[in-house]
Amino acid sequence: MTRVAVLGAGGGIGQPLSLLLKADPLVSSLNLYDIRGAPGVAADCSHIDTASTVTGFHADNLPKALEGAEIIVIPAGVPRKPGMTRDDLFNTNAGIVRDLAQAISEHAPKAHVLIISNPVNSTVPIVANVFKKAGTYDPKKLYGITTLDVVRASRFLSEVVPGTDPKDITVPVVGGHSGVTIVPLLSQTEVGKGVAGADWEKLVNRIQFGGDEVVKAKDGAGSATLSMAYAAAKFTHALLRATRGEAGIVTPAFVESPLFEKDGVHFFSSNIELGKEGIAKIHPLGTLSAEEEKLVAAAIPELKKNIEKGVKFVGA
Ligand SMILES: NC(=O)C1=CN([C@@H]2O[C@H](COP(=O)(O)OP(=O)(O)OC[C@H]3O[C@@H](n4cnc5c(N)ncnc54)[C@H](O)[C@@H]3O)[C@@H](O)[C@H]2O)C=CC1
Ligand SMILES: O=C([O-])CC(=O)C(=O)O
Repeated sequence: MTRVAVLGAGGGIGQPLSLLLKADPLVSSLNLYDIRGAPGVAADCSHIDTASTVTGFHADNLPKALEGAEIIVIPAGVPRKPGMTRDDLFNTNAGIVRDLAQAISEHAPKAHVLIISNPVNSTVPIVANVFKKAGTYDPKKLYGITTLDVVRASRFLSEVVPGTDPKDITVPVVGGHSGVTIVPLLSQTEVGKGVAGADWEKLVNRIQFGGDEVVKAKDGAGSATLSMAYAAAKFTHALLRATRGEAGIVTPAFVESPLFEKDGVHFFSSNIELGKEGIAKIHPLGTLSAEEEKLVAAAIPELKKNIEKGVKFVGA
């Protein structure tokens, strides 16, 4: 049984994520922290009839919220409004994530840390570099959550291939988590490999810019929260199973990776095998179609820029 903490638990993602984690039987205790609203969310979730305990923490109680946490999920930070890119969130969210990472390095240095806060391509390198400076960095336990891209790819692909069910479709989505850095490898799925030409282009574009659909529909009230909470709970559950000793759990995440080091890109999302101590293996991309090769090539310079921005923010 595992102790989990959510930082940003009072927000649009944090609330439904806390609900889903409370419903997860592999969670033993749930610490909910936010600069506002966490005790209320905790009191509410604590009435649900699962065995885990739930505790809410006020803004000034971050150290206590982190104490004993084995998995820490971070959806703290501002979301997009129409017309913004994820990179436009950097100025506000970089500092929030840096400060939370600093506290984790002091109070829960051995925890698995799952980053939802955008821009993920930059916030993950920020956390890595804060941990490096503090001497607590374990690259096997730091994950940028890209599961929503995987969830969308499965759903959107099933919509264009009649008679299929998303539950039977797993698309490896690699690269990063914004626009052209999101690279779905449709050719690696039975259902997706037949999609070609304009249909393929349209589908890839929808997966890459799926976040914008929600931002537009919410019309100033934020970005994806419910589907993101579902995706984060799904990834957390996979990690919970792996840390309990279940073998063969493979899913993409944005992690420190050797795959594109030669291009100066030190973080990349690809399928990873989860194990007891976190990332047990980083899978290579496998065979790509010529079009997918082009998508990866287009992702690399953007990713490099996003990662360097995060590294520079923390400084040497
Ligand atoms: N990785 C992904 O696939 C996705 C990432 N996101 C990102 O997740 C983040 C959160 O989105 P929402 O929940 O919709 O935003 P929200 O504004 O509804 O909630 C954010 C919460 O963070 C809290 N917060 C702010 N500073 C904090 C701090 N220093 N410590 C603790 N809590 C703090 C706020 O009080 C608020 O309750 C955004 O950056 C968004 O872009 C959103 C969807 C998908
Ligand atoms: O689009 C956004 O800003 C939120 C997000 O990351 C997503 O929905 O994939």
